[in-house]
Amino acid sequence: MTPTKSYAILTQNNSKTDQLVKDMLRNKAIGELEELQTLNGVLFSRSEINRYMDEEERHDIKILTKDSDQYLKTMSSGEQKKALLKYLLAQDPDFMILVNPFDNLDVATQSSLKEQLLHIASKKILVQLVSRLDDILPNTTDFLKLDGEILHRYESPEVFWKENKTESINFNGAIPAPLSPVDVNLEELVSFKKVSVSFDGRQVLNQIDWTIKKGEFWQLIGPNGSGKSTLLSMITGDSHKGYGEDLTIFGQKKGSGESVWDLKQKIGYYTPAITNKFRGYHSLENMIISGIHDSIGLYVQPTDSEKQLAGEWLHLLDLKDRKNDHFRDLSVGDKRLVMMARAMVKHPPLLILDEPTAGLDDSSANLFVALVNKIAKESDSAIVFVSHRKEPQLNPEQIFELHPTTNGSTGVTNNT
Ligand SMILES: Nc1ncnc2c1ncn2[C@@H]1O[C@H](COP(=O)(O)OP(=O)(O)OP(=O)(O)O)[C@@H](O)[C@H]1O
Repeated sequence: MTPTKSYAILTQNNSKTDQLVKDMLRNKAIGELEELQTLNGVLFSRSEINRYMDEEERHDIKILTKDSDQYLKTMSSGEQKKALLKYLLAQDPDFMILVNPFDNLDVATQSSLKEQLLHIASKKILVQLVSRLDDILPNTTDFLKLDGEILHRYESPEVFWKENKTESINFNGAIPAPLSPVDVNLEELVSFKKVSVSFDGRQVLNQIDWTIKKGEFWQLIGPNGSGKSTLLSMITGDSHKGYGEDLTIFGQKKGSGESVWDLKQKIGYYTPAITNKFRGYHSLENMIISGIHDSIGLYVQPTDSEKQLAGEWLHLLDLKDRKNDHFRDLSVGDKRLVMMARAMVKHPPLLILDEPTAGLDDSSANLFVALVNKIAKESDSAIVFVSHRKEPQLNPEQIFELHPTTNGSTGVTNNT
């Protein structure tokens, strides 16, 4: 065995990644990866973390976090990945499959994980399955691409890099106007004034001051565990934290009897995990119309003007010919564009996008970011785009950054 090999397999939205991972772990013969057939492999991926999280919850035990007081579920993404890596290394595998290992990680955690992986690569074979070119480790020796279920090997790194450059983007027309705009007669949509939050006596957010005004375009960044999800869940009504603090959302003091339903009416929320709720046979047209009604399926006959509006969005995304196709049959990238149209169809006063490009390949991520920029420019919705990754094409007006301290994170506003 030559333990210095490191493979990078570029995946696209049509790639049958799960099947390839299964085949490698079961030592099936794979033409381009013969060397792995007799070796013992483990999997480092988000889906493995989710699997362990489910198991921990179902049996009320700790598997990955035996040495910690915290359950995997309450840990930040970075903490979860560290716990999984430690657990896998203890099994002393011959090779390790890494599926988009840097997704959902902040820049500092990405670079410490990168260093750790490069160290591991001197002793073990790494097989990286990555959808973003930037994530490929510098020690990579063999370059491949997974097109559907076909694994294609490149004769040299140069040919690989040359062939996989991304293209530029065009949309068909302007962002469609809503049928009946959600009216909020307010300049300030959200206002945190010296808001602090603790969990089990440990302070996570420290004296946060943040105001989101009508039509503003924000990026929210901060390292893993700095409290980004905690902040968002207070805005969306998914957390009771913030009661008794000076926190006002759409003109109402948090904890003053505001209705979660009312909040949800005014907020478009998108995170990739939401896509999993739509496993049934929904047409693309119905998916977009269901955004007007905030429902998962469509329970009433859509009106002609609703159909017309859905058609305009699908035209914009170049999916008009597929309006009757099932959402479940779309590529991952197209699914996200449709979900974005669904979140935006009413032009909510506030649109929250939580790590929306995680797991997308470069060209789909660029397309998604271009759509967000276009929405910011052409609508009155305020946008909060949460991401760790520097999206090179994203054009936010302001960045709200969380800085962890021993007393919880403080927040700083930067103009871009
Ligand atoms: N229900 C909870 N119980 C205990 N601790 C919690 C709970 N929810 C969050 N935390 C802790 O609060 C801190 C902030 O978590 P949060 O998920 O808001 O961070 P984040 O910035 O969104 O992280 P990531 O980028 O990794 O998703 C973390 O240390 C986390 O472990």
